[in-house]
Amino acid sequence: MKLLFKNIKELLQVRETYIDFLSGKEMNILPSIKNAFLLVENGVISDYGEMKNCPKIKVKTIDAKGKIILPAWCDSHSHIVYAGNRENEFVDRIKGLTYAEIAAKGGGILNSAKKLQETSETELYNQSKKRLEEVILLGTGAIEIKSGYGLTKDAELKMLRVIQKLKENYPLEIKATFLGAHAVPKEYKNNKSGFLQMLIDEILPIIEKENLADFIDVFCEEGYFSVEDTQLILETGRKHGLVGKIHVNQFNAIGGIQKGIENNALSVDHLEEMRNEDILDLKNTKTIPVALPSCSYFLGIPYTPARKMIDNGLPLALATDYNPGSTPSGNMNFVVSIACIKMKMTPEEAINAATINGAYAMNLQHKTGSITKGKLANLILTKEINSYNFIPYSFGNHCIEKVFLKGKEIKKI
Ligand SMILES: N=CN[C@@H](CCC(=O)O)C(=O)O
Ligand SMILES: [Zn+2]
Repeated sequence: MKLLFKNIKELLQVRETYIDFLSGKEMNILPSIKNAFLLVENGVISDYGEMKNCPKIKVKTIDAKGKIILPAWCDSHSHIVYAGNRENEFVDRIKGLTYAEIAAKGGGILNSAKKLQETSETELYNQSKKRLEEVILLGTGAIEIKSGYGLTKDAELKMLRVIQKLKENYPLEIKATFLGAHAVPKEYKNNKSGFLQMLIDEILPIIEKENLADFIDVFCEEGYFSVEDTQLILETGRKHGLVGKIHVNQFNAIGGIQKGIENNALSVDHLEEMRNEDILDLKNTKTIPVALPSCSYFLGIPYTPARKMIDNGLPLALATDYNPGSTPSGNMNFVVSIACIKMKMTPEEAINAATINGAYAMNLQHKTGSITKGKLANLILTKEINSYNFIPYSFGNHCIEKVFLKGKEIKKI
């Protein structure tokens, strides 16, 4: 099966060779070809170039005159498998309660966990697939999904099985993360170490046996899990074949970033509170920082200091954090916009952060995230627009005309 796009106004994020991620000044370079063609064969990018070199073949052809093509978004941090919503807490916050105060009175993650425990696997799948379908149509072609709203053996495994089923049934790339250490449930209120031991003894062996996760995550934060707990989780996860990721520096900087680096974590995520040493220690490591600006927007907390981080030579990925508490939105177009508007990233930096760097944060950089021969044809075809600057400029909206995953157009699912 071949598909040819011709007369593309601009083909973005063209990388001839496979790269891991972009850092510092490199992030401001977004290679492109104007007046281009792109050929897809069997779901994979097989050729591209200037229109003057467009192959003269009789295959299904799409005329992309006036339109831009870029790789589909790579959302490396989401919690889209959840039950119910928390709009009541949203109203409580409007009335003045903080995220921490809501959590302290039984809301927050524990509230979502209670709902999820009471929801059947089928119902959880049905609720979650709607959100997945919604983000695919918003241009997401690869996504990481976390557990962490179960907090019991059965409910955590239920979440991971739902993620596995989504993986089987949808054409985008999905990576699963075990986030058992997301919050301490009531039953273990005064026995956090007992809870951690339960995750380790009862859940991790099953995850390994049934191949239910790729990564392991922990919420390293005051009132949640300490730096020592983080060490235990990352180290034990590794023994079960899981690569580390951390929720860290969201409200307090307590040294979790350094723990992540020491344990070769693939990514450190949130980073709203960054000390100078956190930035310096991340330099020249393989651990990519991930910013979640929709979360800052929704909670009214500081934005990750992207400018300072990139100016200091760091890489940065952007992701949604789609979840019922801090970010009820999975719109990567909005993420790219507010990264530019609020974090002063250039459109080039933001697009790089939401494609190739996002792919790296899921270990998918050799499969997706750029226009490279041999990579999946996961593509966004925009409406007619003047330049790619319009993508972040048109905030709260999006300029997507069509989404293609593995070379197939996604019609309303
Ligand atoms: N910060 C920790 N976990 C989620 C939010 C959890 C919730 O409030 O339900 C996050 O990444 O923002
Ligand atoms: Zn999160």
